Amino acid sequence: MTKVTTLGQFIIEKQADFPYAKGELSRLLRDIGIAAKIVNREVNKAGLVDILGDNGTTNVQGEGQKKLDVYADEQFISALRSGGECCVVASEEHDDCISIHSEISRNAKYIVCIDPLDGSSNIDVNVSVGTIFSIYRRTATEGAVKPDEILQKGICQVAAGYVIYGSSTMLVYTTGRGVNGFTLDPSIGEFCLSHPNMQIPRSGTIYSINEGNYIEFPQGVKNYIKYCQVEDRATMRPFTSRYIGSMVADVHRNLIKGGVFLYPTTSSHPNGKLRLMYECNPLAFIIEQAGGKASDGQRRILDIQPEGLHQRTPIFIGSTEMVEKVEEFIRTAEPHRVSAGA
Ligand SMILES: O=P(O)(O)OC[C@H]1O[C@](O)(COP(=O)(O)O)[C@@H](O)[C@@H]1O
Ligand SMILES: [Mg+2]
Ligand SMILES: [Mg+2]
Repeated sequence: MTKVTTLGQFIIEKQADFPYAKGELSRLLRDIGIAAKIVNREVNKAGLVDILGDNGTTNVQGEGQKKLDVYADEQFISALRSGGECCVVASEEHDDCISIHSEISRNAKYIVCIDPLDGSSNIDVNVSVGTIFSIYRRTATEGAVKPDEILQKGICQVAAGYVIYGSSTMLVYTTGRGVNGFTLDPSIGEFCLSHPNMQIPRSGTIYSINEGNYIEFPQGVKNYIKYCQVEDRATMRPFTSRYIGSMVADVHRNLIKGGVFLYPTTSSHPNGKLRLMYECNPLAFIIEQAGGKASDGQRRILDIQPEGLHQRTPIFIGSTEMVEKVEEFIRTAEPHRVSAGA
């Protein structure tokens, strides 16, 4: 009989790795797991309940909010509020941070940055969507949380993860000691360890980019796409183009099969589209912990000093050899820009 390890059991077991641990981070991860199950329940029956479609509101990014964006946001914030381990939440769906003031969270140490529903354009068409979260520890021990405690570099994350609501629902996370994946078993309502110690292949044959923006891409990226499409059996080219349009799902596929996800600057998004604090940093932490790489074309994503909560960045993430190839094309195509950017 195969041993089933639930997320809760695994978190407790792993707590021993952290001699100073008092269970706060474990409880925080548990709270995120609970909210993920609630959101999963709605996602799974999205067509049957009034949760599809637009919410008729706009978020700080100027994007129309979907009903499920708002629902997921409410569920995660309420789980973090009632759990007592989180003092501040920074969400894609709110202009500013939300301070959690409650009796039980008086000594809360953790800051959570979250993209409650990733892949909003896919919600109404039954394509995989996700949730992305990043966790930091306060740098001060008391008093109100200061902005610099929230705008910490990605390397300071104590944990990060994502949930993917797809053909099955999975929660994948790291605390800086490898990456583990858990699949939700609806019959027992538990996330169970299904993908221990996930490792991304060093190289692959899949590239993921929205080629609809091709003419707006920097020359180096255009050259890389051409490189992927040229026939060369020795390097397994032409590579396969796969783009779901939900960052979580595209990065998850590449984590398992090998590949590279690219979202460069475009003329409509001159700083890139994806957000550093709650999309790029957490996924970069996961991919690096799984043996891969994530950069903005020059700099390691995790080394970027955040200046704003909703700051965007270009991102190239996935199998190390493929990300390095993209960087090489960017370096050689735009030497002038590299010297300026480096
Ligand atoms: O439609 P585009 O420009 O290719 O953008 C798709 C990207 O935008 C996103 O949907 C942005 O995330 P949100 O849905 O959380 O806003 C990513 O998941 C995805 O990779
Ligand atoms: Mg997103
Ligand atoms: Mg989102």
